[in-house]
Amino acid sequence: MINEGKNNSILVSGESGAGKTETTKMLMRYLAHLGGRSGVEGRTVEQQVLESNPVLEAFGNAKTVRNNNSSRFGKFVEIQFDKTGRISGAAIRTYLLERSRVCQINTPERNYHCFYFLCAAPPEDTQRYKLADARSFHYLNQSSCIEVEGINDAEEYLATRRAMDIVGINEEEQEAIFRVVAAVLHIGNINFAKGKEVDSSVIQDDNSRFHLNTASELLE
Ligand SMILES: Nc1ncnc2c1ncn2[C@@H]1O[C@H](COP(=O)(O)OP(=O)(O)OP(=O)(O)O)[C@@H](O)[C@H]1O
Repeated sequence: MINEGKNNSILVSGESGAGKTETTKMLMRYLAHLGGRSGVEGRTVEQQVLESNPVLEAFGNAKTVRNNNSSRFGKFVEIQFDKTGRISGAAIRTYLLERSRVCQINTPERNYHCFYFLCAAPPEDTQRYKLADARSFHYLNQSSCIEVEGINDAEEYLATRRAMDIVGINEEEQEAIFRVVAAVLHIGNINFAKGKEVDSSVIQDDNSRFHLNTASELLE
């Protein structure tokens, strides 16, 4: 690339479970190593490039029949180098997240990792978002698969928070993001019953009202 002075592209394709995500991470690690500044501490561009992976995986990956960590979106990663070959910047564009997974899943698949991570967060966080065990949420308990071998949801929650820090998502923004994640879980537990008037509906019970109120508080 330096010799020819031209941009280079690498296309990683293959069926689900082929190894695209892992290969892409290796490629990014290699390029970050080549273009990184040795001995530099703190939030360097190359660290941010690498730490973007856990963030994207938390919100865009899920367990499927074929792959315990299946990316449910496409991505275009651009790494910019200066004339000397050092990384000067990066940008990631994502495509077509499988949105239907949020509302509907089947055994043995899971919803997006972030929901389980948040339910396994330290008590001060779960209390703040009024969350309980993942099994109590409709969007998660439609599938009997709650835990995945090799994924520790509690540890991954902390790792995701750390990665978000490094990538540059500040505490306030993280809070806003996880409030939305929690609100989605509460919305999934709101049930409706037939109302008195024609074609009308009412909140089914106190439990549904609790989830409705909590979701609206979280989204305020
Ligand atoms: N180079 C590798 N060495 C060891 N195991 C690997 C390697 N590449 C992939 N795997 C294994 O295969 C699994 C699936 O890989 P990966 O998530 O990269 O697939 P993918 O092609 O991105 O799938 P999807 O399209 O579902 O996201 C990994 O979780 C890992 O267990």
